[in-house]
Amino acid sequence: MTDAASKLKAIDYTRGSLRILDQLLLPHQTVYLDITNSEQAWSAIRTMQTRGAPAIAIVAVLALAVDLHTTASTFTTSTSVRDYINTKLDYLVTSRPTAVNLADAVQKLKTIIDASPSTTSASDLINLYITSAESLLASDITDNTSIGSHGSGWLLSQLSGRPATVLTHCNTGSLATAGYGTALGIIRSLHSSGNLTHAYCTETRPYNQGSRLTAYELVQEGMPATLITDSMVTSLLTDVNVKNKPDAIIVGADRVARNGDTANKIGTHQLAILARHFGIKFIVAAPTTTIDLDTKEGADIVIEQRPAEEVKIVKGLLVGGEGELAEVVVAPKEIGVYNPSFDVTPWKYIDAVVTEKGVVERGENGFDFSGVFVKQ
Ligand SMILES: CSC[C@@H](O)[C@@H](O)C(=O)COP(=O)(O)O
Repeated sequence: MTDAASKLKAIDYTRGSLRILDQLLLPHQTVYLDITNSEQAWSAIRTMQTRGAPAIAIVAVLALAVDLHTTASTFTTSTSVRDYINTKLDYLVTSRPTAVNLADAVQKLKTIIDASPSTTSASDLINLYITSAESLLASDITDNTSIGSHGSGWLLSQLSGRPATVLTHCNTGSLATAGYGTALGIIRSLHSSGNLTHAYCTETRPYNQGSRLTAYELVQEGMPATLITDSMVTSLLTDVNVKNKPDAIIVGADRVARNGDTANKIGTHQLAILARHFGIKFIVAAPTTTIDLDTKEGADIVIEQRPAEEVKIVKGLLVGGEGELAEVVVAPKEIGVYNPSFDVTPWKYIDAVVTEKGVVERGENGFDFSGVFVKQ
């Protein structure tokens, strides 16, 4: 991992201790929360104190690792350890439904525990769980750096080697992963190789992951960047006064179906349509843990509906204010609200899916992930 990538640490883990950066307070306050058990992790994921498909998977499984590390001496039989792990993993997976990374991590850990011999002692089982959860943390970081280099290489080849201006949506950086990021990892890789002309990030209403988190990461790491609202993308792409217009839109993913249909932060689908309309590349960056071969197409993906308050109330620092954050009501309380957290971009609008194993380009009938993805 580069120095730049390590500036922001959303997940701070050492064996027996897990702290997460409370993303609801960013960019105004840097507050870490101790997570010592599955219940705390479930609530931090549901309330989006931690968010982003890879990050929620890692926080969930590490929370149980910390719990088991602390309570190890209370287990007298290996059966009780197995039951405990399965019960807690089944519970953690209910925290948010759309991102498949959480379900994937839970399934991987259950399979490892199930496959261990019945003679395995309680303490060895606990150790097996902890080391397996820790290995998911380590591989997320290396996967992201690979996504960064595959994606930046692919985009530069599409631009015949000239530096790129890109637009991104939501937050897919160090804050959404164990480190480095997926779509933002590609932007980071372009920047560190001197190939980033400019990055644009959308505000990403209603929860402002773009203005609160991506803008924060871009500023922290000194990348040339501009924030726009979600409604300004067409203007940006057509304004004759904008010198460096985006060559590509790069986003992350919460679940990629077998055919390439991609669930990602609400607003992604309209960006993909715009990219096609204006003839620029539309790239999805995601580790193979986000590709769900068991889901045939986008229509099969469950889209999380979030509370109405996330649309009607905006949280931030009052102008000129310091310290406490304020909540401001920005809509009449009687109005109904539609608040899907994600939408599904049809595969036909996506030019490439960048994984840690390489880049998959769209085929005539969708995406074929067989070359990069081996289901375990
Ligand atoms: C590398 S993060 C990829 C996606 O999880 C990201 O784009 C996204 O949609 C996050 O949504 P969020 O609701 O903030 O968890």
